Amino acid sequence: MGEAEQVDIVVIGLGVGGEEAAGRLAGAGLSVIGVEHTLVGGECPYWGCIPTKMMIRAGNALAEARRVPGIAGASQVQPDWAPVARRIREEATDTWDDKVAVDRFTGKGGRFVRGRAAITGPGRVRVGEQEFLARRGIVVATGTAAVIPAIDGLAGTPFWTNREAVEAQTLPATMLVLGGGAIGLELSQAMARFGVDITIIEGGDRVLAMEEPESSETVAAALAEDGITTRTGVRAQRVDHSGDLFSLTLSDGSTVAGERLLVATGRAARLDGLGLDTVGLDPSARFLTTDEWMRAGDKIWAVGDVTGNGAFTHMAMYEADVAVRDILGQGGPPAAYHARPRVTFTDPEIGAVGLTEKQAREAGIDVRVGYSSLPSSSRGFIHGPGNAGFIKLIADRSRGLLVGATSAGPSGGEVLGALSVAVTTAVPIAALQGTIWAYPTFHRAIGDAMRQL
Ligand SMILES: Cc1cc2nc3c(=O)[nH]c(=O)nc-3n(C[C@H](O)[C@H](O)[C@H](O)COP(=O)(O)OP(=O)(O)OC[C@H]3O[C@@H](n4cnc5c(N)ncnc54)[C@H](O)[C@@H]3O)c2cc1C
Ligand SMILES: NC(=O)c1ccc[n+]([C@@H]2O[C@H](COP(=O)([O-])OP(=O)(O)OC[C@H]3O[C@@H](n4cnc5c(N)ncnc54)[C@H](O)[C@@H]3O)[C@@H](O)[C@H]2O)c1
Repeated sequence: MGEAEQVDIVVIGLGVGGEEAAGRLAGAGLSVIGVEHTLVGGECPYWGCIPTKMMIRAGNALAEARRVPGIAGASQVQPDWAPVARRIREEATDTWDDKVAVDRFTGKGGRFVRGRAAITGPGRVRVGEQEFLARRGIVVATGTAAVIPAIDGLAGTPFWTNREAVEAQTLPATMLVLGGGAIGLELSQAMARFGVDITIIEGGDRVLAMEEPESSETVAAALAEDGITTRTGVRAQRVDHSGDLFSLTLSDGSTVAGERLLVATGRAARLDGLGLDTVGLDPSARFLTTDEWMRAGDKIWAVGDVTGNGAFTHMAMYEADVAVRDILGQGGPPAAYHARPRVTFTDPEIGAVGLTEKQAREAGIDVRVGYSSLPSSSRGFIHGPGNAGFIKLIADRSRGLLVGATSAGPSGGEVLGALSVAVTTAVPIAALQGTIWAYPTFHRAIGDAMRQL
């Protein structure tokens, strides 16, 4: 190996967070090496947010068409996965080709290196035979990968993760889904609407367990309406695969079978083989923890899923912005996590920001809860079929502020916008109560819940 080439910054992993950081730093005139071993853009555009939301858009169109009887006449729908698979190939992923994204980065002045990067010492990064010495430092943005649980018989079977599910050109007749979190629920509902007979196996006692119990109940009811069977409180103990069939033996002794098995049991930071020990960081840690400027160590920043602060594209972009401002010495606010927004794109959508009621109580906050049901609001009543949802507000009574909120319903993720601003910027509840909420909108239900605070 020759002498290390000196540059300003090396960014490891060009997913959402790394691409944003590398592009901005290159655009600011620094010499930036961006390293990516798979596709520039990462999980979100190729196997995550964008293609899965295309599936959901298609599934929701079918569901809306099926709601025509009773409110607008008769309807008949004939689901066909081919247009979905085609859109994913032609519009979302360029059939998993990142040329456009690579050009976007190099167009900003960055230098792209395809390969697997490892840190070899302070400021030093190796990619194959090349070694770089980053004067200003290293940004780690290596994201997360699907966790595959150690279930007897699972390894070696042709199970799916989100990647194979997104790449599917045809759908199975039956599918088993391990895990009732965001990935399991979104993919299950979209595919069920195309006629796939789905059984979700969730080890915990409710689906979408990180959100409010009311959110779990609302989603569980919606899944049941789509014909999905949800088994909670049971775990898979054994997987058998023969012919075209997966068979799972569950912890209660029962068995379930399906043509496909989707594993959606969570995600883990990609830290393996990264050489963290060469810079004094713990290679066995679950995530790369940082300070409020995204600094994980001396001249090392970490952004996105790998930090464990919330595996969402908007969090990766947010953290990339904080790190870039720190590296460029531009100042501005450091990272704050009191108002993390998230939306699970089931129908109804479950939007949430900040703390849940349980989290707020555990934090010792003087909690007051406001709740309103969407079907009993004017807009929910008008909407009719598909109007399930609610607004739940978590207030800190002593400070007179909202510390969390959930907005579930049609466009629940959009309604969340107002609540996100309120929690982020600490709008006094008195001011929120004086707000005029347009009639008859879904977001007017916020006003109804607000009156209980
Ligand atoms: C099915 C699914 C649906 C999702 N839907 C949403 C959604 O609707 N909204 C939302 O906000 N979020 C969603 N997410 C989450 C979102 O995709 C992630 O939060 C986001 O991609 C994180 O960006 P990142 O840059 O941290 O990581 P990633 O996108 O994972 O990118 C990390 C990159 O680093 C590369 N890499 C890793 N190690 C190395 C190495 N040693 N050398 C070189 N390259 C390396 C990887 O190949 C990868 O491209 C979804 C995720 C999944 C799986
Ligand atoms: N709309 C969005 O923004 C969106 C969509 C998809 C994914 N994501 C991101 O990706 C992350 C990962 O999603 P995910 O759904 O894989 O993980 P998750 O952590 O949200 O849910 C995993 C679920 O699997 C269950 N589980 C774990 N092991 C199990 C086992 N052996 N048997 C049965 N159940 C088991 C857990 O109890 C949990 O409920 C999300 O937390 C989110 O940050 C976001």
